[in-house]
Amino acid sequence: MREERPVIALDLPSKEAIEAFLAHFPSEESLYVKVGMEIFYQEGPSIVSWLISEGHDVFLDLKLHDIPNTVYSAMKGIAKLGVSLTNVHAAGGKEMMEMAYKGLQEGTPKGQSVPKLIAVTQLTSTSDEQVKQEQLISVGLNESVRHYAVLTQASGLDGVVCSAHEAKDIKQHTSDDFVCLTPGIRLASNDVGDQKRVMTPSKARENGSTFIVVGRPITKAENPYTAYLNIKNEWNGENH
Ligand SMILES: O=C(O)c1cc(=O)[nH]c(=O)n1[C@@H]1O[C@H](COP(=O)(O)O)[C@@H](O)[C@H]1O
Repeated sequence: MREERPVIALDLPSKEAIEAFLAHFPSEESLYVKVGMEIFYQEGPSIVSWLISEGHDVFLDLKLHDIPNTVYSAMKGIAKLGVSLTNVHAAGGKEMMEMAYKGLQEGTPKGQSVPKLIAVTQLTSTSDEQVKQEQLISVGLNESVRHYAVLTQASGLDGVVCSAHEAKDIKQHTSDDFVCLTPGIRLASNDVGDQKRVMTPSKARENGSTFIVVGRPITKAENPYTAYLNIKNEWNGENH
């Protein structure tokens, strides 16, 4: 099912910076936020419990990619944090993804729901040229993304991280309820930055994205709440 709230990437350097950022939002507004490497490696797991206690849903984006046993043990720990969604790299392979899922299931405390688990296919900062020249994947980006998506589904995970450009094709090769979480979202007026495969919220919706992830267009905006609402409205087809 499509998540109506854009997931806000809290790529900020400290808890204080996040507090200052969230002060722009009405206090009763429950957000879907992403805790990524930048803030997690500064503040540790307490940042996750604090955001949850403030009434927000958390996507913990640590993109695990290691040997199956290490990822299994790490996921057992992540399962205790109460996050709604977390991820691994599909390039870690089927056995690693299966062990990640097993770790999450075994680690989730009784009575709590198991977080959704998704796998990164090809990062949205990667181009077709890089896939061919740097990763030596001669079939190119689209086929590589599709292959990783099918492998992810075969490993029992809930979905993938991809760009909105690939979401429609992925759903055709997996299933309608397979999660496609798509970062690299920009309004037509926004800077692209280091992203290569970008799309607007309305096009992402048309293409079948389940979640959109947005960082700098909101965190660096003069008025973050207005920026958030503009993106949210476009994503929900409310101003088109
Ligand atoms: O897993 C992710 O969230 C992710 C995967 C991907 O392929 N591309 C990608 O940009 N992301 C994350 O999505 C966010 C995008 O941020 P902005 O480019 O500032 O909107 C960052 O926090 C990235 O770490």
